[in-house]
Amino acid sequence: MAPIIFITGGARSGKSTRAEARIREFGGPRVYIATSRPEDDEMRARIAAHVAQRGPGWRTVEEPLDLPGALRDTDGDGGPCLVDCLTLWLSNLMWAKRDWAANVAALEVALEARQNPVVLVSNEVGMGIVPENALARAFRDAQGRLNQRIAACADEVELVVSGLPLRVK
Ligand SMILES: Nc1nc2c(ncn2[C@@H]2O[C@H](COP(=O)(O)OP(=O)(O)OP(=O)(O)O)[C@@H](O)[C@H]2O)c(=O)[nH]1
Repeated sequence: MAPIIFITGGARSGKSTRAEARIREFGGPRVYIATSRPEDDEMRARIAAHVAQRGPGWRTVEEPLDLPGALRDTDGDGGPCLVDCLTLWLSNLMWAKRDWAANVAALEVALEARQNPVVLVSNEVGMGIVPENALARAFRDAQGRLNQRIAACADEVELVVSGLPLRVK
């Protein structure tokens, strides 16, 4: 069974940098599954910075919705895979009015079947005040549940705080 590493933390906490460091431990060609949709110039600039930081040696797959399918398609000879991030994946599913819980179940199945290591990045979004609107509260709750389920099936879990990883599993 290939290791599953789950990395969570706040916005701009250094999660992506940490995830890239963890995946380099495995060597070989790497796959990057991006769940974000570049919808404006600011996001395109962020993505360009991430691509520059990653450097060569990566195959990038952009998949905003079918993450379980992308994990299956990139397995086999694909090498270790970094998924960045589960928060935008969840947000995409909720905006598309997909059954997010069913998709999380499909993600668990895809992770259990992986032959190659996977590092998954997510966000801790529930540490501030309770959001005023119902959609934001539903998203916060879904994100918490998603994180718990992926942490439960992960071999290792790290919380990144101010650029520093804290091993929590
Ligand atoms: N579509 C696409 N998205 C990408 C690519 N590279 C990175 N991203 C996205 O960039 C996002 C992460 O960028 P940021 O918002 O700057 O990171 P952050 O989570 O706030 O900060 P850190 O905790 O420091 O990682 C992820 O959601 C990725 O999906 C790419 O090549 N294509």
